[in-house]
Amino acid sequence: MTIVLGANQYGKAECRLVRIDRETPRHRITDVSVTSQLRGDLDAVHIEGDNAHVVATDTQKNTVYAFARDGIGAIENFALRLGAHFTGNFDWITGGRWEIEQYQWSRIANGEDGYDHSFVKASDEKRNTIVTVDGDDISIVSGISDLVVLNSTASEFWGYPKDRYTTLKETTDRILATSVSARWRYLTTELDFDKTFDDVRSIMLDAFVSTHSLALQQSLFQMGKQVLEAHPEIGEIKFSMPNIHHFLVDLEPFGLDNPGEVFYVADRPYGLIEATVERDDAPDAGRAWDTVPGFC
Ligand SMILES: O=c1[nH]c(=O)c2[nH]c(=O)[nH]c2[nH]1
Repeated sequence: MTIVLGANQYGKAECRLVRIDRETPRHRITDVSVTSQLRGDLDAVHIEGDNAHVVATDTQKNTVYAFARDGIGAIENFALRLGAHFTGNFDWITGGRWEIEQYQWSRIANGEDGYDHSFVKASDEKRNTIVTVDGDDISIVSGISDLVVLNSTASEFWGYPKDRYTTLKETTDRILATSVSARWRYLTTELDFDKTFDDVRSIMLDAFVSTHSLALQQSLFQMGKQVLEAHPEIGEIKFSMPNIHHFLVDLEPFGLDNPGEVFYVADRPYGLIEATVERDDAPDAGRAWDTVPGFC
């Protein structure tokens, strides 16, 4: 029996970086966390401690900051630039993984347009991407997380099997709330990623609003279906959506009715609904999803 080295990658995780575009007095802010990881002929360092092929994680971090000097643009394009740089400049680096999470800022309100150089953290919502390079193969999986939405009606849940452990009452009017995490795989590297992201987000929101929901699963599927129908450049989309339960408070002990007005929000446990919505003729995903945690 011989012990051999298996899959490996290494790099600098979570290089937090804020860039201000200040060509005009109306500044723009880009706030990201970038993780760079390289793959290739790296046996010698693992087996013998020979660092000849090790592009230091410190160098990777510096490259991220230096590249930001030329602008960031869409996070997908920034990740693609980093990938091309490392695989193009070091023969033995044959691939890697570049993950970027972007935090949202909006302008502090001032009339219609907001202030030029003053910002407020918009929400916990994040945009993200993972670009994976393997030789000539490039995959881009982008997404959104912590998009918290709520319908205060137009949601029902009934018709489920009952057994001796079932206590849940059927309902034809409940609150439906969730925190959407979604990731989708692009079938091309040539795209206006900012515009596409905005559109995917808005389609998901529209579908959540317009689906009279008999189950969170049904809302999820509609969100994915409508994204894929509008965007042929997306192969599949995966969702992870907790059901943020809102339970009606029993006000009877106080001699009060509660016609769907006062709720307590349960922290945990929570239902967790996950699914992939895909087109049946999408090109094979290969290893695109291998290092995307938290989705089925
Ligand atoms: O939308 C829902 N889907 C379920 O699978 C489920 N299960 C449950 O108890 N409540 C709900 N709600």
